[in-house]
Formats: sequence, structure tokens, C-alpha cells
Amino acid sequence: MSAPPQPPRYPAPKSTIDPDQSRSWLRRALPIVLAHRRVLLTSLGLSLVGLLVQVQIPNVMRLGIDHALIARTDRLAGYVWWLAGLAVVSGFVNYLARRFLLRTAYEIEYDLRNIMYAHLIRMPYGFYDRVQTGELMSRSSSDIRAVQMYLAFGPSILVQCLIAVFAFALMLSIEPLLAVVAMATMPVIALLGVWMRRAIFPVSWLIQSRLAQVATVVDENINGVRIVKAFAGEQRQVTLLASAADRVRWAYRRDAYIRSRWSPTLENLPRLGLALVLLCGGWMVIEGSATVGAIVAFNSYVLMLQPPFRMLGMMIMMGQRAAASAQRIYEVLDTRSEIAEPADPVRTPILGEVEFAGVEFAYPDGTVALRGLDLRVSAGTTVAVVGRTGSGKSTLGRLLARYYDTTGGSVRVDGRDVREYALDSLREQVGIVPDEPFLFSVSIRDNIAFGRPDAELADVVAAARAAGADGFVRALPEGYDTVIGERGYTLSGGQRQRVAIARALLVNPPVLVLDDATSAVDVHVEQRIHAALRDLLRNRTTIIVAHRLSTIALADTVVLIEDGRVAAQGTHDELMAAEPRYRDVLATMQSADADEQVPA
Ligand SMILES: Nc1ncnc2c1ncn2[C@@H]1O[C@H](COP(=O)(O)OP(=O)(O)OP(=O)(O)O)[C@@H](O)[C@H]1O
Repeated sequence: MSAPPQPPRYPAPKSTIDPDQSRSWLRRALPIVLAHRRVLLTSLGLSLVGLLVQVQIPNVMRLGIDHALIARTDRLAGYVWWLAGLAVVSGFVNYLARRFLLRTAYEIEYDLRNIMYAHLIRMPYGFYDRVQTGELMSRSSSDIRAVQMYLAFGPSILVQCLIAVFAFALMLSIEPLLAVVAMATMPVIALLGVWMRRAIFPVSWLIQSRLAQVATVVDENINGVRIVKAFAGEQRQVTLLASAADRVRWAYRRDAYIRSRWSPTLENLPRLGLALVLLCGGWMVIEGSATVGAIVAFNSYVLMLQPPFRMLGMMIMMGQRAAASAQRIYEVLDTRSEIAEPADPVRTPILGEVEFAGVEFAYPDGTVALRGLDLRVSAGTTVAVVGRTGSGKSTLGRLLARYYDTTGGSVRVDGRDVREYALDSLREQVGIVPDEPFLFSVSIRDNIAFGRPDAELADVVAAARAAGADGFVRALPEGYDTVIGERGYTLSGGQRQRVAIARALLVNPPVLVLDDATSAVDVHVEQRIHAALRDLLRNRTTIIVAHRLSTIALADTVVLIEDGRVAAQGTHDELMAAEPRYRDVLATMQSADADEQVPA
């Protein structure tokens, strides 16, 4: 077993999105593009050079035809070398331009991803209650890609379109009338582009949001595959996915229909220009006012205009998709965390006196969980919280660690409102072990050391021992280095809970909330864990949400919660003697856990 490797340091995003929501999406994204301006401008500059070279080619062709072929001189070889040289230079410059452009694109994508992830990871519980995972996955993958493509490739396509300006200038210098004829179709193309833009925008938005719905269904089915199988719900879920996929198909077909109506016209208009050049140019040659070389050159120019204009059409479509995607990304980035860091954060070590004073709390969806709850837990004592399901027990820990803020009253630690503490300092000192812990797909050692990545192995083992995990971990093929499967499914529910308890104990927080943290552990193992915990809990403020009678035995006092308020408080024996509601709740627990014994 080796020491955990130090995580490598990766560059931070070079800039961020402009927070001013009144600005257009492009203006808001500009700081990110500008942060990479050196590479982008190099690429654009090279593209420009490439174009200037490329635009010379038809002209040299014209000179070759008029001065060598038609004039029947011996200068042909000179023109051929000239053309070949221009082709090589243009190829090389374009290669460099493309390399720099792709680099810009991936730098922008890297920044966007990091900005998005840094924001997501700081969002509070309430945010994750509201949004669906699949929706977020799609916003942080395909939406980012759509924006990145446009931000990096858009300017390049615009530069490519400059070829029209150069070509037009050269054509004007050769034969002004023919130049005007060759460019006649361009205003029509521009106008069609604008119409197409209007038609495509709503569909692009629809596609992105429907793709996100598909991602949500897939995500839920993969995560919930065990439930789907347990209830033989495969067919129903497949139908659900098919219906989401059908909605995407409809949107894509609508998109394809609009494109197929506009794109061919947009792409082929320059070809119409060819016919006009032949008609007008041919007439001028017959009249003797233009040369054959000029017609050949103008043909090449009109053909040369096609790719940029095709790309212009593509850019208009990319722009629509990017605008829709950017708005979806900004929706996330503009959501402020309702859990604000205090202006003058306190970072003092906590002794552990906890007080809930008149606490009222409703979840973001409006569900009222606490209705004026008063509870005081002295430093270093252990309190068991008991109550019917939904009475508000788990909510206590969530408010104590500021996963949510109270809607009324206050939660205090050492006499200070939790909103005065620096968030990281508060959460380091208030450890919470949930009943359904999440384990990462890394080694058990790294899972336990999640809150203290630099912990020595001996400390990890000591925490695991106290949590009753050491025995089964050592029995695994690679012991503490065993990498557990996604979500730790290769471990049993009880084993996962024990790893989670070890994870919290390793951080050694002065305040610990065990939220039914041993519910999946069998009674004998639980008793062993309790024996170890008893020592560890001695000088620590501990709130234990208990669904089992055996867990109550760990506590100095018991608090009965009913309907978001403290209904009674005392020792187990006192409550048993004086509180019929407590006896009722215990009776429910006993029937739910029939073979359990009240601990001595
Ligand atoms: N994330 C949430 N969003 C909305 N309502 C919630 C959320 N979590 C809990 N609730 C609701 O708040 C109330 C109190 O929930 P809480 O989890 O504190 O109860 P509990 O006593 O711990 O229940 P249990 O014993 O079943 O775990 C319940 O009505 C519950 O449905």
C-alpha cells in the first residue's frame, strides 16, 4: 500500500463569463475568447495570409492563359512554377492556421468545462433538489461543445468569407462589369441567411432541451437499473425512453426539413453566378472587351466563393445552436447559491454546543419540515433523535452543516449563528454520515480519506476499525487498495455505511451527525461498532438519528420530534415512563424491526 499520490495541478480557466445578464450571449462569452486571443489571432492572421495567397491563383491562371497560351509565347513554364509555388505556400499556411484554430477551440472548451464544473460543485443541496442530473450532464457536455465550436470556428469562417472581398477587389481590377455580374447573387445569399436564421432558432432550442430529457431518462434508468429489474419495469422504461427519443426525432426532422429547404438554395446560388459570368463574359470576349483568361479566372473566383458561403450558412446554423446552448449554460451559471458565504467569515475551532432556536424550515419545493423547533445539545454530549418518518429528524443535520438555511429562527454552534462561520470551516467541523452514503470508484483507502486525502494509512485503519470496517476490508483481495465499483455496489449496504462512518471519523469533527448511519448493518456488527463509537463519541457532540432501539443506547438523552417540533426530551427511561407518544414511536420501530432487542 503506497502513500496517496499528490493530485497534479491543472491550469485554472483563463477567464470567466461576463456576469451582466443584460448583455448578449456573445458579449458575455467574449472574455473567454479574448483570454485566448494570442493563439486565435495567430490562427486568423495565418488564415488571412493563406487567403491572400489563394486569391492570387486564378489571376496567375488568367495571366498564363492570356500571355502564354493565347499569345503563344514561351513563358508557360514560369506561370506553372508560380502557380505550384502559390499552392504549396497556401497549403502550408492553412495547415498552421488550422492547428492554431483547433488549439483555441479546445482551450475554450477546457475553460468552459472548468467554469461550469466549478460552479456546479459549489451549488447547494436546494439546487440539486430542483435540477435533474441528465439535464446537467447535457448542459456540461453537448451544450459546451456547441458554444465552443461557434466561438472558435465562427471568427475563422468570417475570415474565410473575406475571400469574397479580396476576390471582388481583384475582379474589379481585372474587369469591373464582369466583377459586378459575378457578385450579383451575394446579397440574395445574405438575405436568405437571415431568413434561415429566424426559422432555425426555435428548433435548435427544442433539440437541445429534448436531448437533455433523453439524457435524464437514460441517467435515471442506469442509476435505477436495480429497481427497474426488481419490478420487471424494463418494457415500461423502454417505452419511456422511446417516447423521449421520438420527441428528439421529431425536432431533428423539423430541423432537417428547414435546412433542406434553405441550404441547397443558399449553396447553389454562387453556381448561378457561373452561368451569368459565362453569358456576360462570353459576350464581352466576342465583343473584344475581355480576354478568355479573364473568364477562366472569374469562373475560378465564383467557385472559390462557394466554400466560404457554404460555411457561412453552416455558421448561421452553428450560431443558432450555440445561442440556444449558451442560454442553457448561462441559466446554470446565473443561478446564485442561496447559501452565501458571510462577509466576515469565522474560522475558530468549534467546541460543540449546538442550539436550534425557534427553527422553521421549508424545503425549496415548499414542503414544511420544521415548525419552530427548539433544541439545545451541550458540548460533548450525545443526543438521539427519534420520531416518525417525515417528522424532520434528518433536516436537523442538514441545517446544522448549512446544506440549507433556515427560513425562520436560527441554528447556533457555540452561541454563534452557523451563517457566521466560513462554510468550509463549518463543514469540516460538523461531520454528517447519511444513511445512504455515496462511495466513489476509487480505493477504499481513498474513500475513507476523502476528507483528509493526506492521512496516514495507520489513521485510515484506526478510523475503519472504529467503524467496524477493518475486518471485512482486510478480507478483500487487495485490502484497503481494493477499488470499489461504481457507487460502491460491490460492497453490501452495511459495508458501505461502515466505510462512510470511517470517512467521517477520520476527519475527527467536534460535532458529528449520524443520520441512521447503521441502519443497514446487522445487529451484532452494530453492537461492535457502538462499543468502539462509545469511546470516540465521549468528548464529541453527537446527534444520532435513530430508527433502531439499539442506537438509542449510545445517547445521553433522547429527543422526540413530532411534526417538526420537539415533543419531549429526557433519558430513554424517563421518556418510557412518562411519554406515551415516545412509547408509541418505539412500538412502531419495534414492529418495523421485529427481531431487535432493546439494549441493556
Ligand atoms: N430534499 C427535500 N425536498 C423536499 N422535501 C423534503 C426533502 N427532504 C425531506 N423533505 C420533506 O421534509 C420533511 C422532513 O423530512 P426529514 O428527512 O427531515 O424527515 P425524517 O424524520 O428524517 O424522515 P425519515 O425518518 O423517513 O428519514 C418530510 O415531509 C420530507 O418529505
